[in-house]
Amino acid sequence: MARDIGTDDARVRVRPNPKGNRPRTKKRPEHADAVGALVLGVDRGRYQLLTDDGTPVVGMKARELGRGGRIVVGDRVAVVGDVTGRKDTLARIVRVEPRTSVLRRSAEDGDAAGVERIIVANADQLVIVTALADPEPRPRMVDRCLVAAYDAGMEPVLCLTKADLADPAPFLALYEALAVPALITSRDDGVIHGLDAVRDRLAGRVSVLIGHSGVGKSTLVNALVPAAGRATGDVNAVTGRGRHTSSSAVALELPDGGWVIDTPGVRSFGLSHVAAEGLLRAFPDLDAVAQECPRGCTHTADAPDCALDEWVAAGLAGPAGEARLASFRRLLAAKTGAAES
Ligand SMILES: Nc1nc2c(ncn2[C@@H]2O[C@H](COP(=O)(O)OP(=O)(O)OP(=O)(O)O)[C@@H](O)[C@H]2O)c(=O)[nH]1
Ligand SMILES: [Zn+2]
Repeated sequence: MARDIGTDDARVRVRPNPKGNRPRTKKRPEHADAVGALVLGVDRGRYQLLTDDGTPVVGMKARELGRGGRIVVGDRVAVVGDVTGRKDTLARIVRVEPRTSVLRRSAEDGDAAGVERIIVANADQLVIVTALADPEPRPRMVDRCLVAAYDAGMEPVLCLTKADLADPAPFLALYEALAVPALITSRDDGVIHGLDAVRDRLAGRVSVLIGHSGVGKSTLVNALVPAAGRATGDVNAVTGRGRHTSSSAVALELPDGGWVIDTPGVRSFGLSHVAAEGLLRAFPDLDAVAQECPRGCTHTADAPDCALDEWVAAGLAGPAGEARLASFRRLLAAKTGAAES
């Protein structure tokens, strides 16, 4: 039977294919047959993926990707090979698509000090979960999370839990001048309140949740993603188990669309990779003024002739200008100060 070669022009001839195998196509190195997928989790070189048609698949990095270039949760990748998702099958990741954002941290100490690591890719929002009491909020830690978010090009959001134990107002006042949006939750009779506003804020977005142990992050994730089954601090009386041991990020799909990425292992941010310019970019009003600064200006309170001081002194920043500049400088200082964990 004649092979269909896509033309009926008699001058076009099909080259004989003596081995009878599939003809090579020039497209092959580009993996035209690859399937798109989202990286949901990473564990010892195995990647939990969700293909674009909704199949959960386990994948590994194809050798051709090389040793460099980490693949992280939130990455969009292209996979080939067995993408059926059947037990014991392994697909190969052949490509990582360009990222829209990268959330990074630098190692604080040890041999790797200063080495930066990407934690999550393509997220658009960083939800900083902080209890208003038990444990006490740590403004410095929150400031460091804000710096990481701004540097990553992600929008920060405060999620203040346990409002049944303390008034949110004093803590909120610290972030007013920065105009950081805040969500407030509380518990009453075992029921968590304030979740609707959280759901609205997360709907259709990719949000990274970060917070210290005990702030109620797992409680929140379980309420938002009932199928998640994140272990909470309440130890299960039957199994005796409670606290999760997993320390890597994992993406969980929200019932109404969007993703939350839980980061159980991330307790602090080394920020040595962040430059003042990266932080300034998140404050277009300040950034515009800082163009007038002397070369190499650090924009700190003791920087000589920093244009930001003149701008505030001249009243050009409005009545809240002073507070805004002070808050910005507090973040600048948080960037260089030692991290608390
Ligand atoms: N009073 C009060 N307690 C809360 C609230 N939310 C959570 N808790 C309690 O706070 C404790 C810690 O909650 P978790 O959800 O386990 O906290 P976590 O941040 O996930 O902590 P790790 O599991 O250690 O990472 C639990 O005993 C919760 O029941 C709240 O809104 N109010
Ligand atoms: Zn300056």
